[in-house]
Amino acid sequence: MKDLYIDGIWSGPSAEQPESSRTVLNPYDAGELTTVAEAGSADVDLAARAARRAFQQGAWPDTTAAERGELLRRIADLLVRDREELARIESLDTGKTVAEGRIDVDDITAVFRYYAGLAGVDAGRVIDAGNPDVVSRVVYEPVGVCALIAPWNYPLLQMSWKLAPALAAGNTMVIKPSELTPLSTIQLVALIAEAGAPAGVVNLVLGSGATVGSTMVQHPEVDLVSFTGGLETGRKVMSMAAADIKKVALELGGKNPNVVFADADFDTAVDYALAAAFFHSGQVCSAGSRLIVEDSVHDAFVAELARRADAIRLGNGLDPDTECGPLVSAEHRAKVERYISEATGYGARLVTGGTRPDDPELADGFFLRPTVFGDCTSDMPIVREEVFGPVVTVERFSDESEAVSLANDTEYGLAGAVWTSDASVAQRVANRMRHGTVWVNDYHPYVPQAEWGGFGRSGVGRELGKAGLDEYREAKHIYQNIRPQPMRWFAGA
Ligand SMILES: NC(=O)c1ccc[n+]([C@@H]2O[C@H](COP(=O)([O-])OP(=O)(O)OC[C@H]3O[C@@H](n4cnc5c(N)ncnc54)[C@H](O)[C@@H]3O)[C@@H](O)[C@H]2O)c1
Ligand SMILES: C[N+](C)(C)CC=O
Repeated sequence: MKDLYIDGIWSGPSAEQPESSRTVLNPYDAGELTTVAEAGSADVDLAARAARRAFQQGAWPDTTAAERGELLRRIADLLVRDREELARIESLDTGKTVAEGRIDVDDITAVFRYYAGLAGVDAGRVIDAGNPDVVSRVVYEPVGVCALIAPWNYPLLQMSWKLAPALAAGNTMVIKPSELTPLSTIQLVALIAEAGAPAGVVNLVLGSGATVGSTMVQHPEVDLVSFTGGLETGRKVMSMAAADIKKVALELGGKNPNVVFADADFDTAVDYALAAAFFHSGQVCSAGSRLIVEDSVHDAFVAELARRADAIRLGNGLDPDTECGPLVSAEHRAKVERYISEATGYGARLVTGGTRPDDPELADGFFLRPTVFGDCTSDMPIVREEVFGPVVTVERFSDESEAVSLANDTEYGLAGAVWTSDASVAQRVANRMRHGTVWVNDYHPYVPQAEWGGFGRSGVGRELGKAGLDEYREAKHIYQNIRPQPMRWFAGA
């Protein structure tokens, strides 16, 4: 197994643990997909040192921004070429449908092209220092060696949101996908190598967060850590990175309010509430897992949502008729089931779902029926905590101010939506929602040009947009005196 990519060479784990490997499962039927190499701390060390060398020596430090932009464009072209294969791998590995996989590949192709376009556009700025004998300018430089750590729900997409700007800015990196879903990232690294990235610029290690991830975060050669994952892991990452004052960017979880006013178009709002909650079985950081509906339409809305949720076709992500795949693992499904079984004890009413599907064809996979809970209040754990499964809770409100206060009653602040046909209400509510993305009469879109990230405990920093590039750059002020004269501050000298 030569799945690690270090200093431009595909290799197995180091001599320290040469047999180490991990079996990757298909969430659809729990069957073995393949076995991949499992790195250890020694491999992380090799990778980080290779990244440091590539940052300081060889071809990479001398590449121009325009050349890095060209590299990103070549990667985008290869993604287009391999779109179907990548979408299929992503489906096999995560359980998402191939159609969802295609959306991810199209998104990241656009992201690589976007940062290709930004590379070199902004080389800094000239400052008026208030002195005609001074030339003062701010320039941007890469931060250095970056550790990029991604989760299992969008393996290719979340890694690419980091890789593309990190490369555009001239950094080198050690990257690690989730141990549950490494396959598409291995392919992506092969494409990056094919596109001509010099040895040592992108280094891939595979393995557990506890060993490989934490070694990356603490490695002395690493200058910046960009992490996407859960809140608790984010806390650990931030605290480990603090020891060396490494730069940290965190994209964490969400508990995202989807607020529906009575004057919203009923059919469209139900349709989007369904997609907001159950797309990718709810395993989306920005899933609309907290539905907040105005009193007068509440009962009809919940009934129609439940009816449509029951009709969602579960199945194999490779089957074009499948609308929703399984959860990623047995452990993750067990966690979601714990939330479901405890919810009624807190007073939530199970409207539909809550169990595994009856279909014998789905018995081996990690499936769970789309689940709707009514009569929810914002003090319940199932409303406060990120369940990250096909579960939506419904709360009710009677006026605009209550809607806003419920929408903001969360420690997270990643995303949310408001549904209304009144443009003034839409603007007022959107302005007052303390979330990184607010959709009005829509749910889920994200675009490369717009910053993505969270208020509150949803994270630190931003991905995408210009801010997504700035995460990977140091601003440096160069102040040049063009007519140096003795200053005579110390007149006696
Ligand atoms: N904000 C966003 O844009 C965004 C996007 C996708 C997913 N997410 C969040 O990701 C979470 C789901 O992903 P997950 O279950 O893979 O998260 P996770 O925190 O369990 O793991 C994420 C990554 O961190 C690694 N890791 C685990 N422990 C580590 C440690 N001690 N040190 C360093 N690395 C470690 C894992 O191996 C994995 O690669 C959800 O909370 C979801 O909301 C957020
Ligand atoms: C950032 N996003 C929405 C693509 C995936 C979140 O899990």
